[in-house]
Amino acid sequence: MKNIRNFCIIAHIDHGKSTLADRLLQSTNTVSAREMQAQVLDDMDLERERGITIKSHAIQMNYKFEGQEYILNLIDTPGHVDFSYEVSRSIAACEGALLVVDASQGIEAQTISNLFLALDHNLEIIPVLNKIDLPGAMPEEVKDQIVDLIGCDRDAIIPASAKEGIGINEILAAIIHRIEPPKGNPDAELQALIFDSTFNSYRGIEVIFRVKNGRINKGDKVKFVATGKEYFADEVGILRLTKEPRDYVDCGDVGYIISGIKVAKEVKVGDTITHSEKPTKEAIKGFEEVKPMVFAGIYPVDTTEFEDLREAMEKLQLNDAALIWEPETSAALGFGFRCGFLGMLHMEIVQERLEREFDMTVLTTVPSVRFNVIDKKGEVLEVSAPSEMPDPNYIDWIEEPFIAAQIITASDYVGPIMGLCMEKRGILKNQVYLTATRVELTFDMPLSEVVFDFFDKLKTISRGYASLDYHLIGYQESNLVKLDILLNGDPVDALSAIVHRDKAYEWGKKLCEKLRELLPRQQFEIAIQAAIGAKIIARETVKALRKDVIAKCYGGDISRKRKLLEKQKKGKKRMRQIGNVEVPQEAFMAVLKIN
Ligand SMILES: Nc1nc2c(ncn2[C@@H]2O[C@H](COP(=O)(O)OP(=O)(O)OP(=O)(O)O)[C@@H](O)[C@H]2O)c(=O)[nH]1
Repeated sequence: MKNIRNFCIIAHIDHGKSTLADRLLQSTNTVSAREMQAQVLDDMDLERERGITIKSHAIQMNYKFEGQEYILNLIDTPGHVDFSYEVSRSIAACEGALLVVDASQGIEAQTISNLFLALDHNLEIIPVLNKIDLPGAMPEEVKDQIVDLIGCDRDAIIPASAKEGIGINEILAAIIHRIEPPKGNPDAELQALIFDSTFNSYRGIEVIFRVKNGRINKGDKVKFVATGKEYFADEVGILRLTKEPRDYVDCGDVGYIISGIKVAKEVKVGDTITHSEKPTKEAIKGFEEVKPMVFAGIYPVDTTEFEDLREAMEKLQLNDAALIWEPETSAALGFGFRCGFLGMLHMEIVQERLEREFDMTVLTTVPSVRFNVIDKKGEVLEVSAPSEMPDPNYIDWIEEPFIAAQIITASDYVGPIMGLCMEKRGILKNQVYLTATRVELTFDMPLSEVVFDFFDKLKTISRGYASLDYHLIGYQESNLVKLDILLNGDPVDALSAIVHRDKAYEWGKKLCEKLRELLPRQQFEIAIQAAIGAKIIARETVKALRKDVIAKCYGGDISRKRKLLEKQKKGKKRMRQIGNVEVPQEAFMAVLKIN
């Protein structure tokens, strides 16, 4: 065990974690030049295209150093706030962390939040100043920031460029010298921490774990503590670029187990694996059930594809344990599913995977958070869709989830950012100057204001020089109302939203205006109305006119006309007939585009 090192890489998004991981794998000959491709660990297509890490990954490296053989287990973690629970479990599986900071950007919100997670677990921190090759790098200034933040020696910071391969040997030496070997008792009862799982359509779920105490052998009967389920370890082994079966995975090491589990739900990140015969007395601390934060409806564009969509959702759920759903019906959209996601990025990923991997064309409704509605009888009702909102007469009060948002920015942008946060009903809790020009702001804010477009706006007004991290702090009472949208007098349930009363009027007006732009003209007039209960608060009209797409083609080539008509036909497919009004997909997302 003394020659094992378990470490993770933590960083703000895009500071170069995955690139650094690539270099480490190359330097330790874990991947050959032939196998090497950029961001080797991000193996989902989506991860590659977007350049982000969605799932945690683990890989074992062998490294000869000062005449000894070492085993280095690297755990690459996702950087996005939607996946912070996974980060916390990966961190719990390590003794040390490389804290990667971009020399041209400096410390950002996730640098700090992840650092605190690592410090909570008593990890040894190795600060790495990455991207020193960039012309815009400010190594001395960023070093100051790092020293201020973690109180380390200036010399302890390793200057590096993951891209150019600078500083990689120093990093490997620091991993061996500074990070402690794992502690743990090989003779104790088995305790292994699950920090990830992957889905293989032939072999079922592969569970990735770190053995804290004891040893797990092939063929052992094991039990997952949180779910109480028991399995046989059909195969155990270690993770290289591919999985390598072994007879056992020993105390301190990272490995995988395959035991015929078919459903991702049975494997909970943070759970403890132990032996059925000789179980551990206590589970590893820190296990939490992940809770979805954002809810939206997903509907097939073609109503006859409902069963296909159900099948696709079931398959997707097999390898995405965080996704939850249940059937739902909407007067406007027919049969579909109400889904819960970790955040907006997770929602986009699910939608994209449905379209890409399962060839489904789907409509997604306006996302919403989960509200607590307390009725006159004192009963608490969880409401995650406007359609579930009871009649106002029965409601005593409504609570909504609040977050603590931490924003780090250049001091020039403090004014506009404060303005934006106030507009989003934020309350300033703290303001700290990290350096003369960098400020950390902490706000309490309703989650519902953050899920839509807050992050985009923050980026725009700060010209990209602001970063955001947040966590849930609890529920607070708010003055909320349900806002309905009517098209020619018919309410469109999928367009309803739950909004703050003070903003309802403005919201309704803007939404009507946006819908007027988005609804194609038809042969009759369309009235668009926003209403709270029976009270109409805004109205717009779409004038009658059939859009003649070939009007501009006088004479000319017939194939061009045909093309235009084809295009119009395709566009129509994505529309839904609401009463007598056709509504395009964009309209369902109009709420997101307000302003
Ligand atoms: N110039 C320069 N660019 C770098 C360096 N390291 C990484 N990059 C670039 O920075 C971008 C982000 O790098 P990634 O490794 O994907 O960042 P990440 O932290 O893994 O990002 P997430 O997985 O989304 O959290 C990529 O375009 C890299 O090519 C470096 O040392 N120098």
